[in-house]
Amino acid sequence: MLRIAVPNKGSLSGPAAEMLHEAGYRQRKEAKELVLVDPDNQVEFFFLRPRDIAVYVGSGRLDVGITGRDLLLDSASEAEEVLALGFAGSTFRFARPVGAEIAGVQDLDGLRIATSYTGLVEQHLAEHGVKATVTKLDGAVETAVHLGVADVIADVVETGTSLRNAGLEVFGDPILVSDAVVIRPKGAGEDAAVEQFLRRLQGVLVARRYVLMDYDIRAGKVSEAVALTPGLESPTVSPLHTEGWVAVRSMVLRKEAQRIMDDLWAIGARAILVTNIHACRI
Ligand SMILES: Nc1ncnc2c1ncn2[C@@H]1O[C@H](COP(=O)(O)OP(=O)(O)OP(=O)(O)O)[C@@H](O)[C@H]1O
Ligand SMILES: O=P(O)(O)OC[C@H]1O[C@H](OP(=O)(O)OP(=O)(O)O)[C@H](O)[C@@H]1O
Ligand SMILES: [Mg+2]
Repeated sequence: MLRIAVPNKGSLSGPAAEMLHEAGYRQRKEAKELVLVDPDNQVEFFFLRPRDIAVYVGSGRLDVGITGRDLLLDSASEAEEVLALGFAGSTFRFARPVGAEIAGVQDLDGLRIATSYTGLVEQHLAEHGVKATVTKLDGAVETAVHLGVADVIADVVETGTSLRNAGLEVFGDPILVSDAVVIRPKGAGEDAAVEQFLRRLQGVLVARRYVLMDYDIRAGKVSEAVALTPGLESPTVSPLHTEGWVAVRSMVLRKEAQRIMDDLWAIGARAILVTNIHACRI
């Protein structure tokens, strides 16, 4: 049975459960369940703290896990990213008191930095040859500057609201761009059950990004139309009962669907229909 680590709390937990549900897996009914067996799909889910997931998977005790890229790299565990999942996106950045004269990582020599991600920060400082004092805090890191525990912080930034509320602003380049990822033990060999799990999640990613577009067009305009809707591989073109017309079916990016419909209409396509993809294997 495939053993999968899933975040039990925080920003990753809700979207991860939603994605697994869309991929056809059973999900827990209440937040206190720590282990859930899904016999129909031959998988066992372990609900763990997001920060611990890289440790469990890196140790090889669990086959695969969902966590944040920032948490994975912070842990320096023996796990590696195998698929990005496109949710829980954020950046990991330095922040200073508004207006402070600290322009980039090179200005941090001798300063005090508070963070929950000491692994990430120490590695970044070492890469830039900077020596600073890094203090680990569990959360609410923004307050550390106000209370005089640190000169700057390094933290997850999503909307920037927490920084603004604390009178802080980002500086320098982002240390990392993160989102939710699937991880496996480093160097783990081919495994049919893992491949199937990844194919299911990839199916959800495609079903979220793409829609199916159908339309009718005069045969003489097919090349022009197909250039607008090339599909992932090649669109399906079928003859219509009405002489000289064909029906085309193609996958298009959801975010481009409205513009493509306008362009198709302009070259004479009619009966343009867009439908959601419920599930797929590409
Ligand atoms: N607004 C956000 N705040 C914190 N983490 C976020 C945010 N958006 C995405 N993430 C990601 O979620 C992961 C952190 O999850 P974690 O559960 O440790 O913290 P959390 O979501 O802040 O929850 P909590 O603080 O309630 O424990 C990281 O991968 C981080 O990049
Ligand atoms: O840019 P924003 O949209 O404001 O989001 C980022 C903030 O959210 C998280 O804090 P959280 O609320 O999880 O509290 P914590 O620091 O105690 O974990 C994170 O640590 C940042 O502080
Ligand atoms: Mg948090």
